[in-house]
Amino acid sequence: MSDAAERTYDVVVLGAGSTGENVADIVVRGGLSAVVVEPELVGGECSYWACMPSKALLRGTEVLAEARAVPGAAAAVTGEQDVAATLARRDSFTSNWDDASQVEWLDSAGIDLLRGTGRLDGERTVVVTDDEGGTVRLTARHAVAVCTGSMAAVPPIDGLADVDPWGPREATSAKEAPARLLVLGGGYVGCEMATAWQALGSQVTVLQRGERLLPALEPQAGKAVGSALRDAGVDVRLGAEVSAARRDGTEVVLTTADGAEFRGDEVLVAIGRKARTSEIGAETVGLEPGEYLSVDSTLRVAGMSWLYGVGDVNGRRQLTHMGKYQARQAGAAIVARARGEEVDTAAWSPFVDTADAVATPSVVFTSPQVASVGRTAAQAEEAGLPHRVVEYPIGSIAGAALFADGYTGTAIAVVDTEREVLLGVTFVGPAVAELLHAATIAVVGEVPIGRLWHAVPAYPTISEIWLRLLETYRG
Ligand SMILES: Cc1cc2nc3c(=O)[nH]c(=O)nc-3n(C[C@H](O)[C@H](O)[C@H](O)COP(=O)(O)OP(=O)(O)OC[C@H]3O[C@@H](n4cnc5c(N)ncnc54)[C@H](O)[C@@H]3O)c2cc1C
Ligand SMILES: NC(=O)c1ccc[n+]([C@@H]2O[C@H](COP(=O)([O-])OP(=O)(O)OC[C@H]3O[C@@H](n4cnc5c(N)ncnc54)[C@H](O)[C@@H]3O)[C@@H](O)[C@H]2O)c1
Repeated sequence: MSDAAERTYDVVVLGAGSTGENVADIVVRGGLSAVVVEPELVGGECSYWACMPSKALLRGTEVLAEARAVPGAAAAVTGEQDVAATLARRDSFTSNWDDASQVEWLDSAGIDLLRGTGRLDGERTVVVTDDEGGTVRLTARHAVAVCTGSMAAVPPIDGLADVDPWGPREATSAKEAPARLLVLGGGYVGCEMATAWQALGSQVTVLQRGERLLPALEPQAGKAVGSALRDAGVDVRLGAEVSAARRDGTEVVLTTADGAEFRGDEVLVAIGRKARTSEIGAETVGLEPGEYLSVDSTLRVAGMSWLYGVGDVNGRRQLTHMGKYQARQAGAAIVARARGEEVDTAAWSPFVDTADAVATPSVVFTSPQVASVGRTAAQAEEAGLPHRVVEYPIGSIAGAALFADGYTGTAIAVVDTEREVLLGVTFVGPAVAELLHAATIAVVGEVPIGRLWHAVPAYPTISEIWLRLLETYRG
């Protein structure tokens, strides 16, 4: 990079994670020019330290459990999981933390890449500083999209920062299983990583502050995952209030408020995320560094015609597919505004993120999996929506019994009793992830229960759970 170089693009994107890549792609397809600025690996958290490596770590355990639950196939499982091969497969999914193929994709998509850290410097301007201190001043004709993501939050627990704790990055990229792993937080990351590392050889202890695991989901989810983790040998502690941390030789020691001590070789801190906005020059445009960006339904920062906050950085839904969805909506809005076209902000228009509020799907890849979309019963209650909850055991469906001996799972539907549409659906059980999209379509499409009745599930599939839920609702 030469000093004080200046370039102008239609759109400047900060961050080449899955969200930033998609914003750039959409606007370039819409005929605009775009540059993405990235100080680390092109592809962001999902590709290297989140979705891909974590799911690669979990997949072998899932397959083994499925085979062991089918007599005949179970006889072929004569050994244990090959940990080295599992870690090697994980490494292949992260391309050994090399972003060459994603850089190639950017190039093929006609998107420019600038390596360095981007900071806003007033309206429509970004200054990029590379590793050698060289700078480039970028001007955006139409929009700057901040897609800088989030980072692991570390709670203000006495001594915790000094014990060199693992964050999700270390937990997904570790080269070997620690003998004893303490996990602070029993949410998405805590539950998935406890499942993975216990199966790969660690003795895991989960310390969760509240009274249940996965507190954002239906209570049946945390209950089932907690009991499966315990069956796998994980020490699950609920209501654990960790007050201090220290190293004792190579050991990490966590102390809870009631004086109990927990010892491990590593501690993973997985208590949620914080906005990655401290280093983006937020103050130069009147925003607070370190805060999530507050955006409207087109993902545009309140009060600014040219600034967008898309993906994890706005704190709405911290999921790869929702960041990419937001990127499609924001990208379409940026293109339309650049052309001087009307941007319809009504719910479900091509420019707004309606699904963020009412139809967000997610899968927790634990054993059992938790696949959910839309509102939980508690959220429907909080929103004051007239609703009824129906629940049905998935294990009693012929397709589930065929899938695995002793299949245990549950399906929960939250039905709007006034409009007779689904507000939310949760499946807990082995291999339920692939059931989710049918539920997402039903929630997004607001398909009336009377019409869903005609969506006949094939026999004998686990999808017959749909028929049972509807029958239970109709009584
Ligand atoms: C362990 C773990 C597992 C997960 N598993 C799943 C899963 O299975 N499914 C799912 O949907 N979600 C999952 N998530 C969530 C998912 O990883 C995030 O929602 C997603 O990666 C967010 O994408 P993003 O592009 O918004 O942000 P990021 O991927 O964080 O990308 C932001 C990019 O911006 C760059 N950047 C930061 N500051 C600057 C700057 N000043 N200038 C320029 N660039 C900058 C960063 O280097 C980074 O590359 C998981 C998260 C974790 C932690
Ligand atoms: N499969 C997936 O889609 C997937 C997987 C991993 C992460 N993610 C995304 O990343 C986000 C972050 O994951 P996460 O697990 O870090 O956050 P989380 O919000 O899912 O869970 C954090 C957990 O930590 C607990 N907690 C908070 N403070 C604590 C403390 N001091 N001591 C003990 N427990 C404490 C909370 O009660 C909560 O259960 C998720 O919300 C999700 O959006 C998605």
